[in-house]
Amino acid sequence: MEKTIGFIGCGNMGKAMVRGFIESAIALPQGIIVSTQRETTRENIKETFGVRVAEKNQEVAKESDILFFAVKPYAYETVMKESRSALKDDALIIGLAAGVTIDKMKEYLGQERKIVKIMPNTPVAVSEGVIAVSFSDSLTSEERREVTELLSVMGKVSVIDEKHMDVITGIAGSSPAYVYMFIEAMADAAVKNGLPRKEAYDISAQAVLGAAKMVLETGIHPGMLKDMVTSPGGTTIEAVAVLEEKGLRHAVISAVDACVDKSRKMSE
Ligand SMILES: NC(=O)C1=CN([C@@H]2O[C@H](COP(=O)(O)OP(=O)(O)OC[C@H]3O[C@@H](n4cnc5c(N)ncnc54)[C@H](OP(=O)(O)O)[C@@H]3O)[C@@H](O)[C@H]2O)C=CC1
Ligand SMILES: O=C(O)[C@@H]1CCC=N1
Repeated sequence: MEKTIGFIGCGNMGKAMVRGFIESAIALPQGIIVSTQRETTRENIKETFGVRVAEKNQEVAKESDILFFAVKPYAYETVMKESRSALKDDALIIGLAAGVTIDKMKEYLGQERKIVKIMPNTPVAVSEGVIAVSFSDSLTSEERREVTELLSVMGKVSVIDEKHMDVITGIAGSSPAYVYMFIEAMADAAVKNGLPRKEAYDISAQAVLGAAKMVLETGIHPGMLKDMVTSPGGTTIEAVAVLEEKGLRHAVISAVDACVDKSRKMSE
């Protein structure tokens, strides 16, 4: 891509996206410019990815055709207000913070700006991310296509009504954390039963990856896929019975619900 991609803020999520862009080769490291709060972070990012870094957010704003704001939600107002005068006229502005709506970003940047709200998750670093996208009215269809194409290199893009963003945060933005906890717990059980740690993580993670692929690629209902693993009088049903007794489904539903609720409160 010829255009310059900027990141104001580049922590866990920003770095995952920079990695996703570079690994997919859609952008060259010299085509990406990043500013962060601390110099040590900038140095680390420059060394890791070979991208350009700038001390001032305005420098990144001035150069970027597509600009990601990847700071924490509470920092959006300050960072957007201090960058707005430096922005290119036609810059595409992409905000990815939980709870920061397009309307809020318009308030911080000005109504006329071309704003896109996304909710990504960290697997964008390995091109297996979920990226939900909502556009402000001011984007042309060509600009919408351009953003969608750019984000597609990092995973599956879904254009959604912004009112669903909080739910997507619950099942995609935040959900890698729940899945890592599940993998970690399975691996701990394997270690308890004598398997070395590395094999425990590798095999647990592959089992989760394979099960997810089965849902996506066969189109078979997850309940049916579960039944296909569960032999009568066999091993799996023993585990399933314990998971039901301990309330796995209820725990997951309540957890996602709490996440969505928090995201909604942050959006108010
Ligand atoms: N982590 C995730 O999985 C996801 C996060 N998000 C959203 O992404 C955003 C970032 O989250 P995350 O990456 O986890 O947070 P991090 O704390 O890891 O990163 C925040 C970044 O912002 C930088 N920063 C802070 N203040 C300023 C400033 N004034 N000017 C420039 N840069 C600044 C920090 O710099 P320094 O490192 O130098 O301190 C850091 O690079 C949040 O809004 C979150 O809601 C969305 C989906 C998933
Ligand atoms: O925990 C958070 O607030 C951010 C948003 C989605 C994932 N991490």
